[in-house]
Amino acid sequence: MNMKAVNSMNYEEFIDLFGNAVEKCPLIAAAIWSKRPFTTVVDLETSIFEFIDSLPQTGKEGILRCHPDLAGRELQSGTLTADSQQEQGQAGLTSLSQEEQEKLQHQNSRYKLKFGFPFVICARLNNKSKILQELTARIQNQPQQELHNGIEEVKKICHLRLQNIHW
Ligand SMILES: NC(=O)N[C@H]1NC(=O)NC1=O
Repeated sequence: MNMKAVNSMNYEEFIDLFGNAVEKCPLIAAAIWSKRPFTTVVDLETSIFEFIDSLPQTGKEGILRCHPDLAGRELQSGTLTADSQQEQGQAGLTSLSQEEQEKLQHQNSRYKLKFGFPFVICARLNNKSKILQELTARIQNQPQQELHNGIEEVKKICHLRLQNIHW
């Protein structure tokens, strides 16, 4: 990535490029624009992660709540973001059997009911059976642990999205 070009962007351009580095949270790109200049992509990524870590619990929960369910309503209706569509496709979630889909949706609902935010996992680093396995295991955790786990997955998703940006 050409950091000189990134550093000379106005905030509109910057938000256009990095606004979905964290799913449906352009506020994060808008906030860290103030941290320019960035020396490397890793430096930019560090600013994003520090911003996320600085949020109160409600803010972190809010970030998780901006994520679509895996194999959920938005996937069925074709309204996922391009990033999420690609990630869910790579994990095999766009070609589930009826039974697999029902199982995932059932567990997703149970998870949301227990924690008040959706189950988030970096789909590109997993496949459909691993995702279901993790969901079944993580549903047993305490809320604080799951908030932490979800946010760590958001960071992995963000890392891969930043690697994927070319313009
Ligand atoms: N719920 C959830 O994990 N969603 C996300 N995971 C991922 O890799 N892309 C997403 O949109």
